[in-house]
Amino acid sequence: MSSTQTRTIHTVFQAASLGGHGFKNIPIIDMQEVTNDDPLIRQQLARELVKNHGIAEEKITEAIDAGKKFFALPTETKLKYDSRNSTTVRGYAALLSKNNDPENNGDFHEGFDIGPENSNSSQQSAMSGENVWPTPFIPEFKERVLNYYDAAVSFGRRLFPLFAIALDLPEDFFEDKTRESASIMRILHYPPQHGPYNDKVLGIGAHTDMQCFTILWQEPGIDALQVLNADNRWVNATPIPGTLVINIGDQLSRWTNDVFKSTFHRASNRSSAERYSMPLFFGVDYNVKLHAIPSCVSAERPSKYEVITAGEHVRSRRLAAVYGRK
Ligand SMILES: O=C(O)CCC(=O)C(=O)O
Ligand SMILES: [Fe+2]
Repeated sequence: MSSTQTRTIHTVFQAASLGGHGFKNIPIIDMQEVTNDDPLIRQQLARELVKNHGIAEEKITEAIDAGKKFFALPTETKLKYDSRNSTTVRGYAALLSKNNDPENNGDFHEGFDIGPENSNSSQQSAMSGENVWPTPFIPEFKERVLNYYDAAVSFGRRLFPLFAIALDLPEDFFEDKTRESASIMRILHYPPQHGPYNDKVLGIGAHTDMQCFTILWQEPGIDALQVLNADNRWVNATPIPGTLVINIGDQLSRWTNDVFKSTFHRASNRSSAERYSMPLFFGVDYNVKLHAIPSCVSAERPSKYEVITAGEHVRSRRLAAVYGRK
């Protein structure tokens, strides 16, 4: 990559993230253009919706269809897989059982959580462990969901070098830190919410995601997701077929000393149709220490966060979200 290209990526990424939520409208990255050598085309980088991401549509559809089948099961069947019975919070989360915005009264969605299938690896930590699978009811669920999980994790590994370049780091800086990526994936179902609306019960209350960045597939045709922009205004992240939404998460904020700032977002399904979405929270390996990256610390920008391992960070946030404790 030429130095002009590097500078371009750097400038655009920084503009997209510096000083808070530094965008007005949601930009689009075309992953085909990322590999294009024309520096002018590269100026289109650092966007928050990505197209040409390379994940086969079929993998997306198969995983989301398996999720739809699961949510259509009777509640008592779904509760056999209650994530509160799993020490690693894998499995089913019932409607209103989570509350992302502490000011609110619960999130009007149900979900199914999956983590890495590497429980026998060297990455044993407080949050590693077995997934739970509803195989007796949906035999194809595990394979389809893991297929998408693996594809989305590979895609995340393609995004990391772009962040590295933007941070003046070697392109492969994140590579040895994502070998056993602790990514968590959810399949979510938002039943329609009809008026009169209660603003204390959104589909998912305003929050930032906890890992490095989130790769989000959302149901086409339903405006539900919103992100907070530089002017503190909620902007619709209207689904565009063939794109995925990328939200910056808290691990990357801590690691970059807020050069990349996590994106506040929320979603409510006020349409008359069922809405499904599938976020994959791309994390680094559990044992990676989130020391502020040197190019992100200066006299004007002193280090803001205590050093913590990625695993401890995720564990405390997830347990707090589920059990209201650290
Ligand atoms: O369903 C969506 O569009 C957003 C989901 C989300 O923000 C989350 O699961 O953290
Ligand atoms: Fe989120």
